Amino acid sequence: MEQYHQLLQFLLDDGQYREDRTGVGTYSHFGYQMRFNLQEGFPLLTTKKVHLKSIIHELLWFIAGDTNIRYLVQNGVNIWNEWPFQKWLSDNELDEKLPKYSDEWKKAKKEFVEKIKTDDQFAQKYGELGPVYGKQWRDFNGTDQLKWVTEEIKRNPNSRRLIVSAWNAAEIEEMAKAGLPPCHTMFQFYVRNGKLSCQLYQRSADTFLGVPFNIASYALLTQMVAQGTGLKPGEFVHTFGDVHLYSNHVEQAKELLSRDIKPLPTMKLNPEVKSVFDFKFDDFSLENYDPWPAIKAPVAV
Ligand SMILES: Nc1nc(=O)c2c([nH]1)NC[C@@H]1CN(c3ccc(C(=O)N[C@@H](CCC(=O)O)C(=O)O)cc3)CN21
Ligand SMILES: O=c1ccn([C@H]2C[C@H](O)[C@@H](COP(=O)(O)O)O2)c(=O)[nH]1
Repeated sequence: MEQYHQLLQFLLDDGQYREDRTGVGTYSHFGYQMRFNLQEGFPLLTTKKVHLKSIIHELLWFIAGDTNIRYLVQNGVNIWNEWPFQKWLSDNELDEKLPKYSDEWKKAKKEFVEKIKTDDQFAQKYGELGPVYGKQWRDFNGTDQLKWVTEEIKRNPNSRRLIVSAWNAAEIEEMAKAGLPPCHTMFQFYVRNGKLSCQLYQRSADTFLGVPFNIASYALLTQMVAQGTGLKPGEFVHTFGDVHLYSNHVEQAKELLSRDIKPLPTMKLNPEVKSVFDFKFDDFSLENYDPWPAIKAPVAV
């Protein structure tokens, strides 16, 4: 994961200070690329513990075409809660009474999440993120892109058109209402010598919190699609638009960089599964992951 350390160091050294939508402020750069050879191990950061369970559940949730946070919170995944919660606050005119990140805000968020978990109707009404990733991957104006691409990889492996796009321009405004317009905007597959590579274009990247998740998630997706198409995983290429370090993550980034990198773990998939659509949580097992402890950092909403 030297590549990730180089990116963090680069943003600390050369990132330009820039105001942003969240009001937190970032050190940012436009245009950057990293490559990971998936034959060398599973690219999960070792210099802080990354919550792989969240990554697996989130990916299964995208693949299922789900866009409601209920499945996630029921499985202990809390990374998407802030956005529907914030929308619920503003729908109920509570957003001024409960300032973001205050103790009362945190308490109300906990209660909100509990209600999503236990109250079906409430979850249907307030747990919905809008037409985000899952919707676009499986039903982009009626097209099941993920199904198409997995079939096309087998039919026509030399194709240069093996693309899935989450950026549905006509629905961006609707996505912005409760969730966020997609950050991992589109990805492309490439087949050579029996190996499947994947490149992601990420328009906006929270380097400390989001990027370790995004790398692992697309590495895993590549492994799953490879298994489903009878190929071996090749490379994951991660291309960025606005790649940034939030100003309140600088100390955490320095702490992470002071740690020695350890050998990469291995991700084993249940070999019985023959389609990307059939994986269950128990089909994944991570071996030899021995990370440094987690480092807490606030998520900018
Ligand atoms: N500002 C921001 N950064 C992001 O990375 C991000 C968003 N917003 N909005 C949408 C999704 C949600 N994602 C998130 C959100 C939170 C964490 C996070 O808090 N991670 C912690 C703990 C995770 C856990 O234990 O479940 C971490 O230490 O990695 C990570 C990714 C990625 N995306
Ligand atoms: O998978 C994800 C999702 C989101 N992010 C980060 C990138 C930005 O910091 C925010 C989104 O804010 P915008 O103003 O819409 O760009 O979330 C990420 O890194 N990875």
